[in-house]
Amino acid sequence: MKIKIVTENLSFYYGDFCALKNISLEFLENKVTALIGPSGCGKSTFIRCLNRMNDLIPGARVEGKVLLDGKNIYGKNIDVTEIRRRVGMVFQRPNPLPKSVFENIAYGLKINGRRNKAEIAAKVEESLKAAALWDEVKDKLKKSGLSLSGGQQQRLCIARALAIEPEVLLMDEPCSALDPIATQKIEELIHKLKEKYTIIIVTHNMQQAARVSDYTAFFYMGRIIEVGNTEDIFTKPREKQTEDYITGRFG
Ligand SMILES: Nc1ncnc2c1ncn2[C@@H]1O[C@H](COP(=O)(O)OP(=O)(O)OP(=O)(O)O)[C@@H](O)[C@H]1O
Repeated sequence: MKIKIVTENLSFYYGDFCALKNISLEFLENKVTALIGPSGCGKSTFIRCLNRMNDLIPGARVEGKVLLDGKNIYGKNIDVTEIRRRVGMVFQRPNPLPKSVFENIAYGLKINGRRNKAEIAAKVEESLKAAALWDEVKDKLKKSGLSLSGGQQQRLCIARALAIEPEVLLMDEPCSALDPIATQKIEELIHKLKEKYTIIIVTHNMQQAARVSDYTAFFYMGRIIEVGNTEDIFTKPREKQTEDYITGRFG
């Protein structure tokens, strides 16, 4: 199994506040890793470090390394746009553009330099199929992305992320705004997508972590308390803090 991303002693500061302390974690290719932990423990901050989404925050600072295929994304001569293309992201709330379903996907392709109309149309269809949305929207491609249901909007955002051919997909609580049926669809999709991508998902839902992930990392107050096979973390955690959290005793 190939290691896709590694963080080495990654620390992150918002001004003087240290939000992540010395995080060293490995993420394997074609596996799903769930990040769990109580609110404010640094899960979102962490995944945003993996594609340099935190760069724009004034006063923020990163220490340590994030190696993508062995190369430090915080090193010299790094093209950040290219990093964000390779490491795609899906957010908590579906955030389609106020454009048609078709344009929601085509737009990113055009920004990335695609010009050929037939090629763009084929890529839009392929991405919608990969996000398990094509059958529901193939007759609505000209309708606004905002007219879709919440669950469809989230799959549209996943299709948009897939269209630019990432290698890693970061998902920050992708189901938190969705009902159980839409959530199930996204979970089934995650299962399918891992054949092609490396997936890192933040979730507050323990059942979801247990259902979708191969590995689970437990964060607490900016540190990693424990990481391992998901089954082990949920059935025989080594640390008391992990056990207390997964059994609902705190957080
Ligand atoms: N832009 C920011 N400026 C300053 N502090 C921040 C900023 N964003 C987050 N923080 C702080 O960093 C810590 C980690 O926040 P983060 O959002 O990463 O946690 P989280 O585990 O993802 O939480 P949740 O589960 O509630 O989304 C918190 O104490 C938070 O208040």
